[in-house]
Parts: sequence; C-alpha cells; structure tokens
Amino acid sequence: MIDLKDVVYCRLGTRDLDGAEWFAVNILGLEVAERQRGAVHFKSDDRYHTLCYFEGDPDDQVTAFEVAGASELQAAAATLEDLGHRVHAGTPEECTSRHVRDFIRFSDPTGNAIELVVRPEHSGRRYHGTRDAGITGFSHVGLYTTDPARDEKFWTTVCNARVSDRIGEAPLMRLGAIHHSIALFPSNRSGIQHINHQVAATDDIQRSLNMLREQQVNITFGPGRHPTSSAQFLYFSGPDGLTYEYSTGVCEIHDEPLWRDRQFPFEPTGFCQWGSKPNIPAFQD
Ligand SMILES: CC(C)c1ccc(C(=O)O)c(O)c1O
Ligand SMILES: [Fe+2]
Repeated sequence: MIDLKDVVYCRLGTRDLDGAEWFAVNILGLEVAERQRGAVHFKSDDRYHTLCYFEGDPDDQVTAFEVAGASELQAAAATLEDLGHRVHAGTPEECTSRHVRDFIRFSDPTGNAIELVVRPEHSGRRYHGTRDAGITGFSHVGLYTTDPARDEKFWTTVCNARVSDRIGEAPLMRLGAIHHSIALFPSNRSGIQHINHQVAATDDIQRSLNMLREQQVNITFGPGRHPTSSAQFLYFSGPDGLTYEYSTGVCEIHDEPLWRDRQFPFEPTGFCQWGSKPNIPAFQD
C-alpha cells in the first residue's frame, strides 16, 4: 500500500507564462515564490510552493503527493512497476527545481501524471499574497477519470485514499482528516479538472465574487455550499480553461472507523445546497 500523506503541488504547462503569472498573482491571489527559466513557482501557505506554471503544453499537468521517506518512495516505485506502471525517477536537476529531496513520476490508470515526492521544502516564511484573497492554503485537486470505479480502486487499494462521499460515480477521497484531497470526475479525457484553495471565511468568498465580476473573470459555479464537505464555494476559470475553486469550512473526519461514505445525486442538489447550478461540463450530465 502506498501511503500518501498529502497533496503537495500541481504543475501546469502553459504557452503564456506571463499571462498565467498575472492571473495567479492578481486574480487567484498567490505569491511568487521563485522564477526559474521557463517556470514560475507560487506559494499559497507555509510550504515553499504549491503551484508551478511552466512553459509547455497545457495538457502537461502533474499532481504531486508526499510520501514519508526514501524507503517508502522506493517501495512505491516497486509496487507501481509490479502493476505495470512505467516509473520515472526524478533527476537531481528535477528535484532541485521542485524543491524536493526525491521524487518519482507515473501515470494513474486514466493517464493523469502523478509525482510522489519526499521532503518537499517549507520556506520558513509565511505566505502573503499581494491581493487579499484570504487564502489559507492549497487543499485539493479534482482529476478527470475515464473509469471512476477502476480509478477509485487504484486510489483506495494501491494507495491509501478513503472515500468520504460520492456524487453519482464521482468519489471524494481523503488522505488524512480533511474531507477530501482528491476528487475524480468522469470524463473521456485525463488531466486536472480543478484546483482548490481554502480561504478563511465567507467574507473572502463574497469579496472575491465581486472582484472576479469586476475583472470579468468567468464565474462557473457558486457561490454555494457543498452538501458533501459542507464548505461554501466559488468556482471560476483560469488560464488554459482550468477551473479554480475557493472554499471555506471544509469538514474533517476524525471518527475514521465510524465514517460511512454517503451517496449524493449527480445533479445540482448533490453539488450545492443553496440552489446554484454549475456551468462546468464535468459537473453536468
Ligand atoms: C462540484 C465538485 C464535484 C465538488 C463537490 C463537492 C466538493 C466538496 O464537498 O467540497 C468539492 O470540493 C467539489 O469540487
Ligand atoms: Fe473541489
């Protein structure tokens, strides 16, 4: 079993690095941690970075998870290879540019690029965005799946994810106490469907709603409240059509043995308690 500790960063290819940086700083509210040649790293919490845009193909998207140490990384590579996954071992240059001690990359059964990393750096410096978005940190990622049952089995049996709830066939899966770190969305493609940052309060959601409207950013869902995690949310479009989500108040599951995953309908009431309707293809029938 591969024991994933947490989701740590996403890496997104883009043909317009300057535009992506402008969006990440001025709209999303992240802080530039570092500019490398052809890549910009962004900070959203105490970690060195939680997002990287790099010059490249927008279909080149990676989600990274932390494992405990070097021996766990080696064991994970062996497990994945036994199952027929091709595993790339990070080169020293790749590790340096990611600010991790070591990593491997493989693809999940749908073809989503996944990195498993050891000792991702913390900067020892807290995050402060130039725009006051109220962000408290990077929290979860939504991945496309071409076969939700197959991929749920991969994440919960090869890895240690546990299903907290399902919306239709889409599982919301936790790695620790937070309601979910990974959500899977049925589709005919691979890739990252959305990236979530937690914000401190309802005020931050409402303040961002007005700011995003003023900036003519495409708001795709919300404000609303998820019946699953009970978080209040707002979704909007970012560079290359990627969806970003702010949410606040995500619930935690501490009574692990007692928790039973719940089934919600794959229709607007399963997504939002306040009656907001998603304008996001992955959330529509
Ligand atoms: C709308 C998507 C499927 C979704 C649903 C529920 C939650 C949650 O419970 O927090 C999400 O974060 C979502 O992205
Ligand atoms: Fe989400």
